Amino acid sequence: MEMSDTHSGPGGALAQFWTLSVEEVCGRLGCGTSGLTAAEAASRLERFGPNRDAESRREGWPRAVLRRLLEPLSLILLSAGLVSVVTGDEVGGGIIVAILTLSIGLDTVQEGQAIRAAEVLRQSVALKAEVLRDGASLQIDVEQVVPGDLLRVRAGDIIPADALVLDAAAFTAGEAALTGEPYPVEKRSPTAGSKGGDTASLLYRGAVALSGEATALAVGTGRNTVFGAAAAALAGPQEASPFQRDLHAFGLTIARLTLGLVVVVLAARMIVGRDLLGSLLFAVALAVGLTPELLPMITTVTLSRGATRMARRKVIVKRLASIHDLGAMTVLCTDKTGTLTAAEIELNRSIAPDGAEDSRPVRLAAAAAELGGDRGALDEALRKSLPDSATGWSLKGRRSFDFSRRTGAILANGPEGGILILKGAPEQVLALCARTRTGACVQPIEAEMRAAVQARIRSLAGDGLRSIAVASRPWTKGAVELGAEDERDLIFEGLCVFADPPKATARSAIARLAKAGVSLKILSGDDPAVVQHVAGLVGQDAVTVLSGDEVAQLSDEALAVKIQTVDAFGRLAPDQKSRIVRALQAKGAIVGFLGDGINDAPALQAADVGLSVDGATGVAQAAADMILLAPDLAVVADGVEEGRRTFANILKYVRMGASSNFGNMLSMAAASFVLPFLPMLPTQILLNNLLYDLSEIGIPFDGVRADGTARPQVWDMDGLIRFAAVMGPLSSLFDALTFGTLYGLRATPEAFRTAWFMESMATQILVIFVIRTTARPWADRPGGALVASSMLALLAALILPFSPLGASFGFEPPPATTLAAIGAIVVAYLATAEMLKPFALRRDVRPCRPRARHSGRPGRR
Ligand SMILES: Nc1ncnc2c1ncn2[C@@H]1O[C@H](COP(=O)(O)OP(=O)(O)OP(=O)(O)O)[C@@H](O)[C@H]1O
Ligand SMILES: [Mg+2]
Repeated sequence: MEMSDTHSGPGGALAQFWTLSVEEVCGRLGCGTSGLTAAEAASRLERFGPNRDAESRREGWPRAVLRRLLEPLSLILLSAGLVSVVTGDEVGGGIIVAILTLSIGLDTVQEGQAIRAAEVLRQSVALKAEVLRDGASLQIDVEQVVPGDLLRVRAGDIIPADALVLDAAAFTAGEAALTGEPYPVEKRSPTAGSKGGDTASLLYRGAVALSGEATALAVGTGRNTVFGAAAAALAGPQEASPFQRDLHAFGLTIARLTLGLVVVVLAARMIVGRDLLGSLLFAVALAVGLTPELLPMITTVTLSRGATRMARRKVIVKRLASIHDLGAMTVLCTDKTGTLTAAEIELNRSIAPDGAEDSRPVRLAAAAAELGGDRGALDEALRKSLPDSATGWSLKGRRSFDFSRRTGAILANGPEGGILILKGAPEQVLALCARTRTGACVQPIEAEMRAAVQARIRSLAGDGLRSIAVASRPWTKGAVELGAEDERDLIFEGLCVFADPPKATARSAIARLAKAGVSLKILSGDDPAVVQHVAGLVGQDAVTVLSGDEVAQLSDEALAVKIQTVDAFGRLAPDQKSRIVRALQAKGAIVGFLGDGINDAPALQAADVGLSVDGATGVAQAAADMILLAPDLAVVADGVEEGRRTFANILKYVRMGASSNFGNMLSMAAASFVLPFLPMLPTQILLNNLLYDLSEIGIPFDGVRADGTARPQVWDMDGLIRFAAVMGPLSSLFDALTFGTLYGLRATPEAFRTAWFMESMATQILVIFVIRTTARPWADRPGGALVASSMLALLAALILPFSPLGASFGFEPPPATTLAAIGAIVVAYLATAEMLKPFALRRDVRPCRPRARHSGRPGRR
């Protein structure tokens, strides 16, 4: 790894702190090693700035406006407007500029609000860091950490700042995403008098605390860190979802079509010798009319609105686009503890090797948990069951719990003198035991006893009770780093048995998910027998429970086939959880993963939508796309519905464009070849587009019928093409009818344009009430906001030609007969659209798609 020599930041932060001793670092930072006062921390926050990546994605409104202004179409329009003004057409030019201003303003304000709302929500689940302030341990937002802070980092945390380790116990860090080092890196305090240069005492912001615990002095925060922005794990990524990418591709297709059309129209008009500026303006206006320029805004607003609604149902969305993925999810994989079962694990009993109740196993286990345990539910339960278990004990060494070995050990001095205590999954612990205890007696462990213990564990599991085994060994040597050779020849002390009852709500939530087309798989590290029992209680009749060992035997292909029929897994290692997620994805499933531990982080990363819970480990929260404030499957079922609503509303917008708007613009282009005059003036087309956009503002707030959220939804281009193939020609047919009628009525060019403007507005706007639902329009009432935005826009379009303002747009009120004819055409169009709707809307979304190219989301760790 190369470290830059120029590492020094604003506020005179520390250059190359890794070459300095602790004393020198403290000297330069102007602090001690006992934490800051609140006042000092506040002034440092002022000086060094918040601990976040500086390119905070928040864009101010001037930049948001500028970005839109610099888009090619806006630029052309603006220059066209200016040319008009210069060449004497002040009114036309003014209108163009006004319309441009209005639509950019509308877009900016709406999107800005949406982004802010989502940001506020995201902040509410910001990662926390533990610091010492005014002598007391505090949980603060990671952004508030300043150089000089004394940090406490524990397994499962994301390291909040570059820091120098002062004290460490069995602490390892995962730095793969930063340095590429794939294995856990051990961290310890610098040896006394060392002149630094020792990366073993450096913690990097954004790395993961994998095991143990450390106290460290923060030296660099924000971008002023060794890896700067690479530590983006803390920032919360916001990549596009597959759905958004599809939408973008769709937008591009339209843009290409538009470009082609514009060139053809322009060329044709030039050849027949029409005036250049007028033709250019007409072509550009057509392009504006065709461009789905509201697509990004509608997507963002719809998503943000979805996020707000989900927050009310206690789901905080970190990555907005994941709302779609949740709606598209076909399989939900979940951890067991805390989601299927209540998070409150309780000690049920403590039993000696012979099966008799005996407090010794729990006394040893609780002392181990107190002295060197983790933040997991099991250690928590042990500490609660015997609060003073560690009085009279002192810790000498520890090996923190490790998910691949499923055991953890401590070395301590207790009432009996030096002792090594090891606890963990019974199979693993028993394998390390050579002896067993009966009262004060220790004798070799017999095969029958092993069998009897296994049978006891199985029968307890049948009652839904989970066991861990406890073993020990007298320790006469001094303190050492515990290694595998120390953890042999142990004395089996007995079992601690825990009750972890299933959640009352789990069963109905799973049924609801199943009804919504989402199947559930349980991916647990627990004993398969316990998993099977819990699965049965929540209504998942898991006939077979595949164990981690069995999973390890299968090739990727075989696994992908096998898991189609297996719904529960036990004794999985962390990487097996992610392997199962990927195997499901390989068969086309859109996979969600719900988990809270360090052992769940890889699977959360691999899943299409990662769900974690409030209070989960930092890594799990950082890897997740959504955080559940209530760790409850019912909340996930709500979220799925919300995701599908969001999807359905965006689809309405896309369909709307594909039915009338697009068709109208095409007809206009065609008409311009046939007519001796422009079928609509450029300013009229722009106005048409603006009012159409306004009418759509209500879409994100519209309701969606139950049948619209019943199945998992993914973007389906074929379905959309089918829709356009039915609705597009229909629109063109009625345009031709309008055209013919106006021609037949010998309308003046002005009246012709006005009438066509009105017809075009009415069909474009009103068709939403036909296509927004598969039901009859009157059977499925539209949302108030949509009715309001549509009606206001329509009203404006119908009144304007008759108002004093109409003349400046080149409108001329058409005679009553023309109006009546136009009205009849609009009604006929809507009725026909309603009749053809069942063909157009048939299977617009597919339940599943094969994903050969899926490779997770880019840029995520
Ligand atoms: N702190 C601990 N001390 C001793 N044993 C532990 C500890 N934590 C976990 N284990 C053992 O390791 C196994 C797997 O751990 P854990 O239950 O946390 O995995 P998991 O996949 O998160 O399971 P779950 O699905 O129940 O959440 C446990 O069943 C238990 O036997
Ligand atoms: Mg767990």
